[in-house]
Amino acid sequence: MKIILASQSPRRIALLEAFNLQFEAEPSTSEEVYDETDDPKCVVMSLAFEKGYEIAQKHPEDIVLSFDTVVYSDKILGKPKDEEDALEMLKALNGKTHQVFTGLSIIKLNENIKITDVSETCVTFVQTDEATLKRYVDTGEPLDKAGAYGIQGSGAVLVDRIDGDYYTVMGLPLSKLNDYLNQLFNIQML
Ligand SMILES: Cc1cn([C@H]2C[C@H](O)[C@@H](COP(=O)(O)OP(=O)(O)OP(=O)(O)O)O2)c(=O)[nH]c1=O
Repeated sequence: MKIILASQSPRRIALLEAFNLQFEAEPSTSEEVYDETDDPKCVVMSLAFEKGYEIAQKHPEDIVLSFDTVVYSDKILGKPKDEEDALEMLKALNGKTHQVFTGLSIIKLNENIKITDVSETCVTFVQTDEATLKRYVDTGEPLDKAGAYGIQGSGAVLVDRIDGDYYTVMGLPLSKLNDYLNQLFNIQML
């Protein structure tokens, strides 16, 4: 029995590598289709499940972990399409509080284990000027991240405070994952 992380995200891989868990990463090819007005909790749970289920069908005896993250501020903000879109997202978040939702899925098909859950963290941005947001977009960091920022990178400068799990914002709720691995398989990350 192996643990498979159904992800191509270098951040998720690096986060899990810090723990006492042997795993392999195998990205899913499932398309992330949703409407920006959909319920964000449902979206991240179903996208996380779809990513994991695709990989689990190929590896029914293994534990497959998968995640999906969106930012929510009146509507769902996924990864920006381009730099202009990134700037629009950052302007919408500027000086306000938004929510970050990360869906988590744990599947082991041969035991009919199919768990999906969601973790939510509120993030409050400082108020800054458009020139600063543009310079941040020019770093390239926002382009592959939901909501067009990375709290773990230079995007940290935009964050005034958070309420909830930091790792949910980064895209992998570590303590929730540890709880499930513990309960379901008696696996401890520490
Ligand atoms: C808000 C925020 C998002 N993100 C990232 C986490 C996710 O990688 C990304 C949201 O995209 P996702 O679609 O959740 O994941 P992904 O496509 O990068 O990887 P996977 O193969 O697992 O599907 O945004 C940060 O790294 N930091 C942050 O502060």
